[in-house]
Amino acid sequence: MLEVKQVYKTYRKSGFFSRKRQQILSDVTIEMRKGECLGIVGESGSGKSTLGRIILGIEKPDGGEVLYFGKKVNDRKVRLGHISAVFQDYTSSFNPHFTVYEVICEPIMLQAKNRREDMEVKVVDLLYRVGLDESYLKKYSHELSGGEAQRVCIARAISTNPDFLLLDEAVSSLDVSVQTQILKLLSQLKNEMNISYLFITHDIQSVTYLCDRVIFFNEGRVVEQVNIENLSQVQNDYSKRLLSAVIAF
Ligand SMILES: Nc1ncnc2c1ncn2[C@@H]1O[C@H](COP(=O)(O)OP(=O)(O)OP(=O)(O)O)[C@@H](O)[C@H]1O
Repeated sequence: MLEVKQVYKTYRKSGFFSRKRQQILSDVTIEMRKGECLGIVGESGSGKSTLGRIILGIEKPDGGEVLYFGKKVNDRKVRLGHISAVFQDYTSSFNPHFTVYEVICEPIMLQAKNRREDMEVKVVDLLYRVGLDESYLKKYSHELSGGEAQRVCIARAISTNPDFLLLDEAVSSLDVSVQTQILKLLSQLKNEMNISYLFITHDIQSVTYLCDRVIFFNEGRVVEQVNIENLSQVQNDYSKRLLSAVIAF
């Protein structure tokens, strides 16, 4: 379904006159099957979000390509309605002047022009799917808790019935108990809607909860990949260090 092929990315080093470039991603190759939940775990600064933005077609790689069902993700038509994302920073993920209703129906409007009454039914259905109800329709982002705001972001992300959802640190800034609720919700939606997840995080615990397979990512490179049931068999020292929070080697 998703193929990341030999992707390279550099950014210009900080400093206004700097011509030097910092290598962020090197030779990243990843394949993902339909229906799979793939975790990408790595330390802060390892390039996970950069890879996420390239997979979403928001940024271009310097080399290599990303294909979705064989077509380049740079083409908006390939992404529209099929690929969605939820990011860590739910407060800036939606316009503070928009109500929850407007936030959720924006992607649907881009895809098809539904009638307003059809739209309201659809948005209420989406709210129920993520554990909220119609009392949220007219609320603004500042009237929501972190967990509620992230539920609204998830409702928006699934509103176009995507086949693929990229979750970039989607639970990381929530309290532990709210994290568990959102992980449960994601797991439930994945089964109900048969969505494939690419779950980017630094938190190995949430990966073990949600993912079928994990890729360990260090300094912009894939260092190891393993099925979730074989986590205790990782070979790489970096992977072992990240796993030490959940497994004693
Ligand atoms: N637009 C940009 N311009 C220049 N440098 C950037 C840009 N975006 C990211 N970087 C740099 O690229 C490196 C990787 O950042 P990235 O956000 O991809 O890592 P990450 O693994 O997702 O980290 P975190 O979990 O902390 O978000 C960092 O050194 C960062 O400063």
